[in-house]
Amino acid sequence: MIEATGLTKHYGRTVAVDNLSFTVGEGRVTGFLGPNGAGKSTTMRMILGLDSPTSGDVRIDGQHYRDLHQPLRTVGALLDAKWVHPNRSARAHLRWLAAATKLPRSRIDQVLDLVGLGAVANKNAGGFSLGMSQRLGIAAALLGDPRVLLFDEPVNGLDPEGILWIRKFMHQLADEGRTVFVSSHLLSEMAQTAQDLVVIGRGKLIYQGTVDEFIANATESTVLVRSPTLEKLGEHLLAAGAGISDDGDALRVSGMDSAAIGELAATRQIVLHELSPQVGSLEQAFIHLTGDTVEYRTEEPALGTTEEGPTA
Ligand SMILES: Nc1ncnc2c1ncn2[C@@H]1O[C@H](COP(=O)(O)OP(=O)(O)OP(=O)(O)O)[C@@H](O)[C@H]1O
Repeated sequence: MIEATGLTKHYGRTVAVDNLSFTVGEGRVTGFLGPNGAGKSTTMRMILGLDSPTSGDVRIDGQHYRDLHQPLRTVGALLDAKWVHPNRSARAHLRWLAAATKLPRSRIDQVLDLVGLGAVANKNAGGFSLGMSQRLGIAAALLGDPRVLLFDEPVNGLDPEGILWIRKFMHQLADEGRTVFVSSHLLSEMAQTAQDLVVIGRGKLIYQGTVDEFIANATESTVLVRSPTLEKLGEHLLAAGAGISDDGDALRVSGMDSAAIGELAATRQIVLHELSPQVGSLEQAFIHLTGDTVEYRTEEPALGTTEEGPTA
């Protein structure tokens, strides 16, 4: 379990993380979502003791990272997949890491097999594709068989096969009862990978809860209906108190679920060609909730001005 309480980080005048409190539970994949610059990496670095908070606190299984006796046995992390000596083989990289962190060598072949790198264990990691490097990074994170795992943007730049593999692997880790915390700005990916979400914008917490609730709260659920007698159906729906809007050759209905619409159509003997609930996407939900917190727009100063004022 990861618990952040009032976590705050200032870099000079930049408030990277702003009074952030959240909990990441065991046995679930929790997505850490926010636009570029929202403060995800800074938060992850503070969890791992690589950066110290300006104020507030973050604990892993009740302890600060710095107080963990053998940190890699408690928490594993993939922050930068390319952090490997290019002339070292995958096995040699893990051997070096195991020796440096006093973890048993016997675990090396186990983790290489777990991530599917057994066959290329003696090849130089410098020649690895991004997908293979990610796998090696995950193998390193798993070396200490930790209960808590952190992944920073693990699917960035991966092909669909690599993305699918990471997604399944994370589910497997969570099913084993581990805490899996994974950051991403890829909203559609998180919708398929995570069960829970911690959503931040400009360093502040925007949402913590399930993916399903996030979408349901932030977007209006509608039902798309097609019928050869659309006008007649529309009149009955309005009379029954539903909201309708024209969607080309279909109607978008709000305020009534698909069961009620189907029943209404049946009692009026109206033929339906389509009746499909439209669940809002994470993208819609995110934009709706973070509309004014998005920081990734380029903000260029007006010509001839600086922060201090007009230039000479
Ligand atoms: N070492 C640093 N010194 C100064 N400012 C920093 C430093 N690290 C991060 N920041 C600033 O803190 C804010 C949050 O950055 P951070 O990298 O944590 O965001 P992020 O959500 O991980 O973004 P991305 O998805 O782009 O990696 C940004 O405004 C960034 O410029």
